[in-house]
Amino acid sequence: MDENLFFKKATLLICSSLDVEVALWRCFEFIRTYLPADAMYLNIYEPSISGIRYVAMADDRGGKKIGQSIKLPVGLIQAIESGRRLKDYLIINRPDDDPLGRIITTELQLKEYSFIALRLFIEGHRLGVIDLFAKGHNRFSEDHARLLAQLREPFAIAMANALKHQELLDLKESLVSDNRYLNSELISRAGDEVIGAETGLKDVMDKVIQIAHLKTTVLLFGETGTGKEVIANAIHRQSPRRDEPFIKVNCGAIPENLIDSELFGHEKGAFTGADSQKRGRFERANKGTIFLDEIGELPPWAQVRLLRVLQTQEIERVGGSPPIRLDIRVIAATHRNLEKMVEEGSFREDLWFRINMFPIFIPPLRARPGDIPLLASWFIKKKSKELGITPVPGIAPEALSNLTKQSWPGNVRELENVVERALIQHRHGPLYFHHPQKLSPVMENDFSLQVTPVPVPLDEVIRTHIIEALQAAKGKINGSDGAAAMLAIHPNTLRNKMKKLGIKFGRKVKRFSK
Ligand SMILES: Nc1ncnc2c1ncn2[C@@H]1O[C@H](COP(=O)(O)OP(=O)(O)OP(=O)(O)O)[C@@H](O)[C@H]1O
Repeated sequence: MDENLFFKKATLLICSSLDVEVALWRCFEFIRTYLPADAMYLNIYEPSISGIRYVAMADDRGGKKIGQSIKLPVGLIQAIESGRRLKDYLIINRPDDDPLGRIITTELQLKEYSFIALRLFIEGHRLGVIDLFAKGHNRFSEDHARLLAQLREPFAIAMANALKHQELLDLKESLVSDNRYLNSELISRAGDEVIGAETGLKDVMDKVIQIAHLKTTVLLFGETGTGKEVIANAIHRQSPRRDEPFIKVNCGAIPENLIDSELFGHEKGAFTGADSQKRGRFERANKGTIFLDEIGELPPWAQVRLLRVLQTQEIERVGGSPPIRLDIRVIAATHRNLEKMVEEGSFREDLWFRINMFPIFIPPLRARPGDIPLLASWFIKKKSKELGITPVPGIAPEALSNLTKQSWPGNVRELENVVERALIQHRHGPLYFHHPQKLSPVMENDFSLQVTPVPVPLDEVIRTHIIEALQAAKGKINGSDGAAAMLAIHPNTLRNKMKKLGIKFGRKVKRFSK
């Protein structure tokens, strides 16, 4: 027999597939023309279970993946873990006379078989063992074992590659499922329900139904906190893309030097700190919807980049990836008057045309007072659940109708905050809604009677402090004379805090008009 030819042919077969069970089966088919062979198994050492796990097997019916674990005797485990050099192969011709042989043939239900166990190492680490079985006792000789042992290295390399490949596939699968979960989380965070869909937001929802199933770009505009994200989410959920990602980008909250990499991703080493490749939000939104919130906050150079992506439907990661083709539905939102910004030259006209294909105006809460009791009741239920308050507290007489008399400059978000505060302060009810803003005489009259002397909530103190800084800065946020510098925080942090606390203030707001 030509051993070189045997080695060459077997090696080619062993390395012929990245699927471990296929490689194992092809090799088994070849080997059985030279050696007694009725089945071949691959196991890997699993320290976590103090034993081994069979991952694949082959016999004359083909190869298949398996997952059978076997605990090994303590003595053998100690030998493996101490790194003591065990023989490269073992011949077990009468398994019943050998402790290890007995365990293995019993577990695999190959009681009347002989076998050779060939240990595989890769770079000095124990990878696993190939077990070649033949029916009957005393089937294997030293010559058989030496011939099989010639294949140790190709087996080890091929099996290591196949196992790594399998690991990657498993990882990919778990990433896909994580992704699905996170996307569904994103969607539910934005709120699944549109309260007022049949009342104050009826016109809005009619438009949503009209446009949802198309790929048309939608522009949502309206004051801050009116529910633009809720509507963007509703469009996505009613579109054919509902099972694909819904990715939100708050264009005003990304530091300028990170906009490119956040939106379009980067290659490893593209800049200092880019120590791995990263997919940008656009790439993550592929096949789904991207929600570009606060689009008016994008600096001019980023507007140019965005326009190009919208036109070509292609992105390139920072650091030079080949163009990546995307299929994305774009929903943009702004609380600013983009038309006016175009006139003033701070927003590109071509980008404005591109995103203004189907504008939807979200009316402020004061223009739909009928929705206020609906929203308040809904928030009471939702927040009680979140805060673990049971039973859901009742509402003081007149408290709901008093809410409808407020002006709500922070819109639904402000109402949400007021409800949450009321729940924290009066968790057993009845609920009074203490409105911290003294914006109108109506408010002062209504709430001065209901306020119980409790310590001022921290948010309220922060809120007042921010408003004072904004007043001192004449509404300016950025720059050395802006409110952010006065408060010694980043302008984006200030904007986020203003958003969270429902503070509608500043030069932008004065510019907003329907
Ligand atoms: N119609 C609605 N039904 C239920 N919840 C709503 C509705 N409108 C707004 N909300 C809730 O109010 C809060 C603010 O809404 P959202 O974030 O959608 O406003 P926005 O207009 O996108 O704000 P901004 O302009 O500041 O980004 C969210 O918690 C949202 O779930």
